[in-house]
Amino acid sequence: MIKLSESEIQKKLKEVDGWEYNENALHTTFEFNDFKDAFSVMTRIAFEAELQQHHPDWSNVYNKLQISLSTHDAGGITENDFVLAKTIDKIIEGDS
Ligand SMILES: C[C@H](O)[C@H](O)[C@H]1CNC2=NC(N)=NC(=O)C2=N1
Repeated sequence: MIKLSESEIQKKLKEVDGWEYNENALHTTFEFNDFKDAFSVMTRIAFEAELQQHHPDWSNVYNKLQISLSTHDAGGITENDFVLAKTIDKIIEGDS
């Protein structure tokens, strides 16, 4: 996978609501009602990440979930990160 250029990233950012780009990664945070809801969404994201063979860097504290996406092998952001970001948004939308 080829690392996207700065201008390609800025263009594609418009396709994903609520995601920010800094320090060579895409970032977002979600807040749920409780830990069970957060972990349930994380489980669903985990299965999709396995299918895509592309995995999030994330941390969870109780009902909060912080996610960063980057392609470690490429040392930056690739198309794969935007595909996973859109998948995550779909999972969250379907849940609310
Ligand atoms: C062999 C395997 O496909 C690679 O190690 C994948 C796994 N998941 C990955 N996930 C992410 N975020 N970046 C990678 O470079 C990456 N590489």
